[in-house]
Amino acid sequence: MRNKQLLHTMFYPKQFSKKRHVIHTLTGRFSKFGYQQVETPVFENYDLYNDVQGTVNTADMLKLIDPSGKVLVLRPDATIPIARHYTNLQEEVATGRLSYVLDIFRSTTEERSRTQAGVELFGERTPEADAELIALAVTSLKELEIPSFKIEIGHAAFYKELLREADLDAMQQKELDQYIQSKNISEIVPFLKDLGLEAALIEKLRKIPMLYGDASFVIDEAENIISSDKMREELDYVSRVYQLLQDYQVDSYISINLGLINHMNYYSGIIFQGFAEGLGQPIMMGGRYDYLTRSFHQETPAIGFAFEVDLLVDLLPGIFTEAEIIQLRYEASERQHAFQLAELFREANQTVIVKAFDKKENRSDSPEILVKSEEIVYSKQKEAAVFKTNQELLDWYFRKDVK
Ligand SMILES: N[C@@H](Cc1c[nH]c[nH+]1)C(=O)O
Repeated sequence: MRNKQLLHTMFYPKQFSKKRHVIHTLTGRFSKFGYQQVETPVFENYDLYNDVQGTVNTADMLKLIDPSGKVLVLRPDATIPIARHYTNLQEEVATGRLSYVLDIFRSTTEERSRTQAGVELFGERTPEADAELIALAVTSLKELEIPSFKIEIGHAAFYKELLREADLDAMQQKELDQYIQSKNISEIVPFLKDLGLEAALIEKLRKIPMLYGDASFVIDEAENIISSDKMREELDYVSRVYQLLQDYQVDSYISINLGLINHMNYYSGIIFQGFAEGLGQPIMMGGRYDYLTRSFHQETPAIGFAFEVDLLVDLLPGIFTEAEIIQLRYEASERQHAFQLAELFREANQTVIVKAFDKKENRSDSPEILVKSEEIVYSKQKEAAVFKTNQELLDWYFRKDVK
């Protein structure tokens, strides 16, 4: 319910200053891990998304037509255009690490646009790369002081591998995904029985939603349903990533969820999502997508994630204390003097609003400076001080450490 108001609340300066803080903290952290920020166009050719396998549902994209009749879409995803640009510009990005803060447009969300802050790492297919990203996500949320959060790690191919044995059509698979995602165990068995699947396979699929929780428990339990070398490899991979996360000392934030499903089907390996207490939808989602760049005639392994910035803003505790605003007023003859004094304060990183003097009393909590021809008067609530020169006032103001 509160998410409905997001777009409107961002209109309030106090709320927006939280958003700026979230973006500043995230971009700072991304850059400390070596990720370089980029931007992609808001308008993309519809074909880019239509041709790429495993993307946002085309029905969910916001489309428009340019004067030449070409169909464009408002950027419905950041990973796809960044992957495409990366394939052309690799030499420019020796580290393979890119980050972004971009608005994403999809008709599935109430407000139609939301801000994502994310990273993409190209060119590495190792558990170390996966753990680096997950550790980056955890430390970002810690730095933001998001009160209570968890990262769930799954594998896009583990359950899909079992599904291959079931040979379901797209509709059936979608229905099963929903049961698994909502952990609706009571529906799964009758549904699979109706489809005529073998009892042993039903038994394995039924267990998928329960493969959730503490890493050692889930990995032990998952051993029982492994039915191919591929599943074994995938489970070992998850376990290896988890061990690395222990060395990053972020494992207390991690749960394993082998029933985790992401509807963005470009994922090919580890997938993960972040959840905050009391919020049903993920605040972060990501995963490994080693084959997406095939659509751009290359094969570069890659992994990335994106935070939902507006949700994070909503989760931040308290209201931010804004920088104090100095109200600087002047008598008519002192206009030039006042503009000059305001600039001196601004050069010292203070916020100043300048206005001609009027007789109204200063009722706000913010300080007021009145520039008169013979003196400069500083006042704040009950406090007042008088100065002869700009320098005297500045020396006093900064020594006083008004902040
Ligand atoms: N683009 C994905 C998140 C992601 C970034 N990188 C990899 N995955 C999303 O919007 O859900």
